[in-house]
Amino acid sequence: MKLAFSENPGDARAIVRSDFRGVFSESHALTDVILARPDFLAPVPCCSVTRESIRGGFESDRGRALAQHRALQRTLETRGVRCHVMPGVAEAPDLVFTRDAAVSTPWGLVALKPALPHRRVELEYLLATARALDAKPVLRVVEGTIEGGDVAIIRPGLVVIGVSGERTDAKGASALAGLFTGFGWEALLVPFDPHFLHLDTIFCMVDEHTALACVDVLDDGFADAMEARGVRLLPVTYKEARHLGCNILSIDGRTIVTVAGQDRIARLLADSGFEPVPVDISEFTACGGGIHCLTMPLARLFSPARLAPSRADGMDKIVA
Ligand SMILES: NC(=[NH2+])NCCC[C@H](N)C(=O)O
Repeated sequence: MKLAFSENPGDARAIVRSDFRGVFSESHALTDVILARPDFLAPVPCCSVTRESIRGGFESDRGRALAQHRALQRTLETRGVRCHVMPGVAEAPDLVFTRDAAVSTPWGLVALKPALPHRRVELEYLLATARALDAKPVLRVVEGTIEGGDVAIIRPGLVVIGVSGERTDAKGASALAGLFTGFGWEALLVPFDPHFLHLDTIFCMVDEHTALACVDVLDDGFADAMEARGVRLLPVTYKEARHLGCNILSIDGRTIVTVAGQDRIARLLADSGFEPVPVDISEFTACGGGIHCLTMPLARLFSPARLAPSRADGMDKIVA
């Protein structure tokens, strides 16, 4: 059995830095985010959306990708979010989708275990960036596979992990779930078809009680479980989800960065009391990722309740 922390209960407290707040939900006020410059962005035929783009003759335009990425950065910065931008890496054409290699939790940064080789190499670059920001990874998933696009921290006490069996499998999902349940949280594992790549293409939190959701393709049991926990689902169509319309970033539970061109979704959000801020990211949606995938929240504001020590199967403690 692999433990997250040693048997010594003091350990868990020791690795939680008092000045590092981490991320307790998808929608508390975002203060710090990691982005990766699209210096080497290229369409890799490893997901359905990118394969369709390639079939249609799509090729990345580096100049346009850089300009769109800078505009996304400006959008965040003008709303008070500190953007930590890492340079691109030639061997990692999907590195711009910083969401996937690691996840910030209430207990610090957790290194995930991407399924594909060209995505797994991203991990060390992302962790090096985080370490330089003094956000040292505290745990690493060592069993199965798991990618950050499948992790949704709904609110303190409730996490959802998507399990398509391809990017995130049952072992990887249980390893991460164990971290949360060890602290007394509820962790729901939601199965979905690998066609959709990551859960965040069909389900994304807007605030603690509202999500955009492609209900037609989501597991019925999951939709019911969300409603039962007081999460209202704003319906997104399959076509909208395929163009990454569901894949948004909640800056603070009110201001929501959305994909430009998804006008119905922007209206739906506005009618529900949110402020949509559309950004043109066509170079990235063609490569299978949207706003949520392009952003890796390092810290969001929240006053944590007292943290208790825990352990989790399938994870190793990282000695930074
Ligand atoms: N969190 C996400 N949905 N990330 C999208 C990643 C897209 C990337 N082309 C891949 O297939 O891995």
